[in-house]
Amino acid sequence: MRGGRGPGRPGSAGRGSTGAGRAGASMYDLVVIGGGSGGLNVAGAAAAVGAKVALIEADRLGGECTFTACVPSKALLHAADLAHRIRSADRFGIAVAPPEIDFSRVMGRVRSVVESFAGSDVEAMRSRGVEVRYGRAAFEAYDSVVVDGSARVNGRSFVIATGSRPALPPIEGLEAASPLTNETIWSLETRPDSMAVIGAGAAGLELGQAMARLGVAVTILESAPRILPGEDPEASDQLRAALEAEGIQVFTDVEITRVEPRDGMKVVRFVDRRSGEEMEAVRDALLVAAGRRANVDGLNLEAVGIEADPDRGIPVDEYLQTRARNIYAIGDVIGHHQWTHAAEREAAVAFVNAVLGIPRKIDYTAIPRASYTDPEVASVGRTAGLDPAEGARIFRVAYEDLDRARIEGRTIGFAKVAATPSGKILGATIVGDHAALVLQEFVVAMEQGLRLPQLVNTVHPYPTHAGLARALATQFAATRLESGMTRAALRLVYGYSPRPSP
Ligand SMILES: Cc1cc2nc3c(=O)[nH]c(=O)nc-3n(C[C@H](O)[C@H](O)[C@H](O)COP(=O)(O)OP(=O)(O)OC[C@H]3O[C@@H](n4cnc5c(N)ncnc54)[C@H](O)[C@@H]3O)c2cc1C
Ligand SMILES: NC(=O)c1ccc[n+]([C@@H]2O[C@H](COP(=O)([O-])OP(=O)(O)OC[C@H]3O[C@@H](n4cnc5c(N)ncnc54)[C@H](O)[C@@H]3O)[C@@H](O)[C@H]2O)c1
Repeated sequence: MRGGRGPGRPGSAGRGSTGAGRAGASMYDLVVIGGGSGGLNVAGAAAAVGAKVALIEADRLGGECTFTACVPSKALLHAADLAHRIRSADRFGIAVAPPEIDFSRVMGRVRSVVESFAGSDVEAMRSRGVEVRYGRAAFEAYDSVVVDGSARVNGRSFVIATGSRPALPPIEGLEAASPLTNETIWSLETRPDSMAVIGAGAAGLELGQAMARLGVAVTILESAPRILPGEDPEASDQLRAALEAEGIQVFTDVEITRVEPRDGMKVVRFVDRRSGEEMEAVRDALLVAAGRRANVDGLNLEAVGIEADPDRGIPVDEYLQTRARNIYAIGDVIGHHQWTHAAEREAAVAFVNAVLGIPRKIDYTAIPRASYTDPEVASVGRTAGLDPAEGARIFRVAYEDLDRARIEGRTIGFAKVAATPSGKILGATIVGDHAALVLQEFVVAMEQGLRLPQLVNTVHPYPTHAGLARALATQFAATRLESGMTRAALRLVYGYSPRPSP
């Protein structure tokens, strides 16, 4: 149990609370601020157990993932993938002319996919009895927020799920250049001939590769020494090689010094940190995908003793509780694990703590990551930089040794797993087709405490990419045989003594 800051249970309004509803307004069991991936999930869960829930949303229910991130980016990637496959059809004996990209129609479809999602969350919330209020919420006291400066909403517990927005790094001339971000790129009607992308995280790489496959000359600029700096270095290397093979320019370990206009173009000036050489990328368009800033402004968090800023986000403990015991924060606004599925997990934990009053800690051990580039990069835990004291071994299978990959002629990639001598999975990294789907087997195993010997004893349909998981588990089993543990067990139980290898 944690010390004296247990979760506020329904009915206890928490530290500093007046303990009573304010005149003229009803008291909610839970008030959720922000109706994106995190907020929708916590509000829905609370309403499902009969709590009286208000959800306050400044704009549209659905949040960033629906309108400006996951949904449109995957729709764009799908169109780009199609164009790429058409271009590669000849090697399968299918002769087609190079695809003509009608960029305006591509973007029109992306927007119509997004619109097809709009509204469904409103229905879902209403059908569960969540009271949705539109406006910007700001704290007034520990038990009340004010919406758009006028309407007061009282609650016993609060969950802040206000998300994040694109960060603009402090680069001279960048703001004045009005760069595109994931918020604005979707309204492009005309295809730029060329584009510079600042940032080689998942957002910059996904959007950069999609644009390149739709016919834009793309240059990616990354300040870290490698792309996807948080992933296994081998994943960064293989993805970089694949992007460069498609004609995308990738510069890492650069310092961008200035952005300036020239003859209607955007000039990004940068220094190669290794050589000290000064360079410039002259491009029609500029996209910034350099991380996020938490949406904490305007929430008047000072009124409830919470210190937060857009760079760090809202500090929470392992119960997702802020310094105010009846106020929790989840999703991008807490400044790390910024994925929809992480926000959903956090929503589940905040629900248990804030509404059921049962202390539950958040556990990020088995939260997966995926970049939907081609090759796809998916990972959970770690497969590099492991502590030798853990005695971990790394097992690796190349896609070129996977039957399905060979059959389809798509053999770029590898799968790696890190495991302890007993087969406990510490992490997995997969680069290649269906990486995120195959990774899911390791995620389930880590969540449910399954070890590699249990995966090797599970039938995998042939020939699928799931065979990667089985191949890794089989490698692990072979090392046990080598180490003699299995031989000794066979001898002990069956008196069996394997013949020595020829
Ligand atoms: C280009 C891109 C692609 C991505 N693709 C993926 C992906 O494929 N898979 C994945 O898992 N993740 C992806 N992500 C990350 C994912 O979008 C976020 O992690 C997720 O949307 C965060 O959810 P959230 O609920 O924390 O915030 P949001 O979804 O941003 O919701 C916050 C809500 O709060 C509202 N709000 C803000 N302030 C207030 C206020 N004061 N009062 C009331 N309401 C307020 C906002 O209007 C918004 O609706 C992507 C991100 C980017 C940038
Ligand atoms: N498939 C997915 O799940 C998916 C897709 C896109 C984004 N996201 C999430 O959305 C969030 C935002 O994505 P993102 O890619 O913008 O953030 P990120 O933090 O993952 O990557 C930003 C990159 O920009 C680089 N950078 C920062 N400042 C720079 C500068 N001045 N010059 C050059 N490079 C600079 C960083 O080193 C980093 O590699 C992340 O949490 C990401 O995981 C997820």
